[in-house]
Amino acid sequence: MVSLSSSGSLLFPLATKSVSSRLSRLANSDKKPVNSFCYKAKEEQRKVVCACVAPPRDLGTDGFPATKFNDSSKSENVNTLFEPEDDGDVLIDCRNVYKSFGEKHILRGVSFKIRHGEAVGIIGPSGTGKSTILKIIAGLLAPDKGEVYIRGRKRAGLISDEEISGLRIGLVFQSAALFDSLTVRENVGFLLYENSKMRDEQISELVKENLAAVGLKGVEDRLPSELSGGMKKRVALARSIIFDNTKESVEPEVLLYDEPTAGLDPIASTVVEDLIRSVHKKGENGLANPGNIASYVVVTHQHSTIRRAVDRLIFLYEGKIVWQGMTHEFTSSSNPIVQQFASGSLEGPIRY
Ligand SMILES: Nc1ncnc2c1ncn2[C@@H]1O[C@H](COP(=O)(O)OP(=O)(O)OP(=O)(O)O)[C@@H](O)[C@H]1O
Repeated sequence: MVSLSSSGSLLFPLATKSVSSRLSRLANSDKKPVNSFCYKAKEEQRKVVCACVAPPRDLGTDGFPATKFNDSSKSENVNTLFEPEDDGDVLIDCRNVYKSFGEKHILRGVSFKIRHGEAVGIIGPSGTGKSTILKIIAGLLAPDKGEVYIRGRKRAGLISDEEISGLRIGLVFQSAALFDSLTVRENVGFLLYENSKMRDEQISELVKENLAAVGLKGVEDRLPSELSGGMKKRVALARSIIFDNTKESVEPEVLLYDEPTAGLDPIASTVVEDLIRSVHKKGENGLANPGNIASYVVVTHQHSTIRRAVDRLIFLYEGKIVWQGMTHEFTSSSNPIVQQFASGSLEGPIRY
């Protein structure tokens, strides 16, 4: 799992260097066994950066005739909407990004922008590179070709190679990826224990607040094994939204969710979808306050998540963006790829 940065760059728990004596002390004082897995995971931690991908201005250049994928004049208007001249609110801008694994060409010229305030979904058949894009945005992978701009600043490498300030980026993995041997409090407050100057009591209080914001109370001393799947996802969400509130200025944060509702029952999915909305700045969190997340991107296969949690959709197919539009336009699209995907039909251009 990933989370926040207290310094403008991203910190991914599975990748940081130091093991804070503070957290070790906490874990030990908790009289709960801290197993070798936990220490190993923490030792492997290091800083990581973010990179991303952006929608081609001309969908016709992706190998498909533009007329085939531009649904109508309505879609063209939507595209115009996506490309306003003023880019002052663009947080992440990925231009013509390519990524291959060996002989497999996964991303083949993907471009899109994430603007301040947006709730964007990335959808498409399995294996088209959706998670790969998130990892590139998060800086866990570097693109082979193409450029990624974070708040207008071009980034050259991974988060471990350079500091990007001005934007925090968090990635919430499909599996909550909590540290098994740490309590919920230690998991949620992990990076603050590791990297901030906050006192333990301050962190503890903040953890409590952030857990309440995702609708969890009284679970601070539990271990992940004592939580349901939905609760684990909520704890992971709390860990991704917590930040050092003693600092004078806090950068906006973009959260990236990789299949946040996979494996959840319909009601648990609804809870998580509403939480994703609620931690957004425009939403209202569990404490009836606006959330802290400026924008977010969700990779999902779930129709309910598409409907409830995002406003704009980007459709990836064979490593390219073949359609984009507002969520309500998805089911009425005349694009044959979108139509087939939306209906789940075996007939159509998508081959399995
Ligand atoms: N580190 C890697 N090394 C080699 N191949 C990889 C690596 N990461 C991803 N791939 C391959 O890249 C392709 C795209 O993977 P990715 O996880 O991005 O797809 P996806 O669209 O998210 O799929 P799904 O919807 O099934 O989760 C897959 O064929 C996958 O096996």
